[in-house]
This record gives sequence, C-alpha cells and structure tokens, in this order.
Amino acid sequence: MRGAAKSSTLPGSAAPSDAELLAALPRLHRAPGDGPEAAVCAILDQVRGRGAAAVQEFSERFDGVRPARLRVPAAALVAALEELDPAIRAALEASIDRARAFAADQLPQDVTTSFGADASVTVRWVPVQRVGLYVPGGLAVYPSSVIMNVVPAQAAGVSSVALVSPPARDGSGLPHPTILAAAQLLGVSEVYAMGGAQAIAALAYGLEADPEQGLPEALAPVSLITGPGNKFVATAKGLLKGLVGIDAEAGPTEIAILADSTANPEFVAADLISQAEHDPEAASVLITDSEALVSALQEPLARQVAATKHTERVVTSLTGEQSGVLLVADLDTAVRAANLYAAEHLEIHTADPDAVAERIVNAGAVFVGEYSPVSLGDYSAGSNHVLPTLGTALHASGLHTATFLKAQQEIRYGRAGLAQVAGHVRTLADAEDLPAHGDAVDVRSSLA
Ligand SMILES: NC(=O)c1ccc[n+]([C@@H]2O[C@H](COP(=O)([O-])OP(=O)(O)OC[C@H]3O[C@@H](n4cnc5c(N)ncnc54)[C@H](O)[C@@H]3O)[C@@H](O)[C@H]2O)c1
Ligand SMILES: N[C@H](CO)Cc1c[nH]c[nH+]1
Ligand SMILES: [Zn+2]
Repeated sequence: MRGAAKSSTLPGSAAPSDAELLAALPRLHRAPGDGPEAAVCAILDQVRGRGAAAVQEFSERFDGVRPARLRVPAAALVAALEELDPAIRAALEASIDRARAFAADQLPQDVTTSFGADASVTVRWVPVQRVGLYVPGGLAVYPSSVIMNVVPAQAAGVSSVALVSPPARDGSGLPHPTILAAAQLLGVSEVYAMGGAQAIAALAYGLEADPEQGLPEALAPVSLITGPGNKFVATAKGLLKGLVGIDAEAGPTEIAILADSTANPEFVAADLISQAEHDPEAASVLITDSEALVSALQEPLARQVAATKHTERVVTSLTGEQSGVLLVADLDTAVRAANLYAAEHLEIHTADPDAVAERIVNAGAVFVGEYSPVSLGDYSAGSNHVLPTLGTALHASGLHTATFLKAQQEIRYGRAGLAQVAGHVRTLADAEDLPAHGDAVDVRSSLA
C-alpha cells in the first residue's frame, strides 16, 4: 500500500511460522499504560463520585457542549422524526426490516433434557432486563448504530433500554437529529445526550437525579452495555466489565481483505479507504499472494485517496502502523494469516471465495465475494455492524440476539428422580469433603 508504514513480504517456499506471520501483520500494539486507561479511569471515578455534574464537565471538555438537558425530551425525539428527510427514513426502514428478520431468525429455543419421568433439566433463554446502548457521534454520525444496537435487543425481549450518544456541536445540546429520529422510529424513548467514557460510566453506575445539571429523574444503572465507539469508549467498557456485562471490544474499525490475482484493484482500494475514513486509528490491511495485485493497487488507491472527502483521516489511518500489506507465497498462507489476524471485517476477493470462507474461523464478520463490501454490512445487508476488534474475534462475537439473552437453567426433580442419583451425590460430596451437601440429599430420603 503506497505510503503504508508497514508492508511485509513473506514469499518463498518455506512456510512461515504462526509467530512470523503475526509479527508481519500490521496492528497497533499498545503496552499496558500506553493507552488511555489512566485518563479513562479518572473519568470513571469522577462520574461515580459526582454524577451528572461530572458528566456535564466532561461533555464540555471533550465535546465542546454542556447540554441544558442530559435526558433528551420526548418532544425532541418526535420532532426529529417528523423533520427527517424522507429518503433517509426510507433507507433506515429498509435496514430495520432486514435487521429485524435476521435477529428474529436467531432466537434460540428453550431446551429440556429428561432423565426419566421425574427428572429433567431445562435451559430457558431469558432477556437481560435493562441494557445501555452506546451510539457513537464524534467524527461521524451513526444512526445505523442505533439500529444495530436496538434491533437485536428488542428481538431478545429486553424491556428497558437507555440509549446514549454525544451531544452534537450544533448548539442544540442534543445528539444529531438523525440519531434521535432513528431512536424514535424504533420506539426508544430513554435517550441521553452524553458520550465517551463518561456516558459508559453513567450507564454502569447510574446517575442520581440532578435538575440543576439537566437531569430531573435518576438514570437507573444497566446490567449490560453494548455498542461501538472510539478508544475511550472501548477502554471504559473494558474497565467496567464485571460490574456490568459488555458485548465485546468494538473499538476503532478494522478491515482485512484476503485477495488473490483475480481481485479487482478498484474494489480493493475503495473498500480499504471506506473503513479508513472512520478514525485515524482505523486499520486497513491487505493480505495477498499476488505481487501483481499489490502493484496494480497503487494507482487506484492514490487516486481514490486524493478524491475522497476525509482524505486527511484516511491517510493517517492508511499510513499508521495498524495498516499495511502482507504479501505471502500462496493462498494457504494467506488464509492462515487471516485467521491469526482475526479481523473485525474480513473481505474475500478470490477465484473461489466460498471455498476460502469455509476455512475462516476467526473474524467478526466475513464478506464473501467482491459484491459483498463491508459498507453493505455497515448499513443494509441485514447483518450487524457492531463487531469485535483488535483480534478479539479470536474469542468474541459481533452483536446478535443472544447477546441480550441469558441461558438460565432450571432443575426439576421429584422424589423418585432424586432417589436415582442420591447415592452419587453423597459419594461426590464426601469426596470433596463437603458432607453437608450430601446431608441435604439424605435428609429427603430419610424423611420420605
Ligand atoms: N467496531 C465496531 O463495531 C464499530 C462500529 C461503528 C463505529 N466504530 C468505531 O467507533 C468510533 C467512533 O468514534 P468517534 O470518535 O466518531 O465517536 P465516539 O462517540 O466513539 O467518541 C466520541 C467521544 O469520545 C470522547 N473523547 C474524545 N476525545 C477524548 C479525550 N481526549 N479524552 C477522553 N475522551 C475523549 C468524547 O467524550 C466524545 O463524546 C470509531 O473509532 C469507529 O471506527 C466501531
Ligand atoms: N464499519 C463500522 C463498523 O466497524 C460501522 C459503520 C457505521 N456506519 C458506517 N460504518
Ligand atoms: Zn463503516
């Protein structure tokens, strides 16, 4: 990639080891303490101690706005939808329809396993009761993230939703009107004008009512926080994990493209740039076995970068240490590298993309074939765009309906069913030197 800080070549007949591939892949590696942890910890402490007043101070400092009302009034939500451009409304509704269909199809079924007439166990999927949804709003406006958060939560049956988004710099003290309109379209009425780590803290700790700070009613703490955001948001979620549940680390956007000599360089360039425009820390990575593609990419990439609106952000992202090209000897090595990188988004532009997709086991979402660009998934494919970043796709999933569900187990035994296993319980309880456990079963047979 022209100007990219890191362009690695690992051709040759000897297969590189996993460690060599990982070292050659571009990624922003921060040592503990190099990131924003200290700054974010201070924000979390202030919000826990001083509530809404601290939130307002951080909004003023980082967003340049001190909202008159932290809780967005119902009238502002109604007005935003009434004034929404009809074309944007139609596009949002089309995205909502597809996202709803996909989210509904994912609902897991309760399952009961019987061990005879008088003994069974059940897994019952129960929605988290109250969730906090983060919708970013710093460098860009993300009404699409309202849909991606709210739709699976509603499909799961979540009954209480608090949505937060930074106040826009338009003097209104409110999040961007398209975000408010999307919330109203989806029937979400509890919306707050706050962003960054301070908003994540407010959701996790809750806020006491403070009319002087524009909060006439308390914000009740949530049990789960989902949604994407920049490094401050992702770090706050990581630090509060445990006190609340979080979906995954959904930080600055990443795209990896796995391509061979059949790839169209114009498409590859456009897709790398599309995700680089999110954030100077966004990552765009090409993994290929084709030197010809790397050469052919240079001209369209330079041309498209020069022509795009957010050139400065895109150049910073493409030339950062998190972006670059990895040239390898063959497609097998490219697949191995993609699985080691575990991208948030992985596009496959090869002669047989389905065959390659079958071999991908680590990615937030896989975009199969050159007519499935990431920006389709960002808005209108039906899939979810809140996806794990920074290699967390090795173990984490993107937002989906089950993110908002708990697998609650039920144990239903009667006297006869218990009698069948009572001896085993006694034996195992004694083996663990926990005899009262065994006694709790024996008391039932002795009193029967
Ligand atoms: N992984 C995903 O699923 C996914 C999806 C969509 C967007 N994204 C990412 O979300 C991010 C959106 O970022 P954004 O900045 O536009 O919006 P954002 O809402 O995430 O961040 C804006 C907030 O950051 C805080 N902030 C800014 N500078 C700060 C500082 N110096 N110290 C402390 N806090 C500070 C402010 O409070 C501000 O409200 C991008 O990185 C984008 O790539 C990720
Ligand atoms: N690509 C982002 C996910 O990382 C999502 C998004 C929203 N709007 C545009 N793109
Ligand atoms: Zn995007």
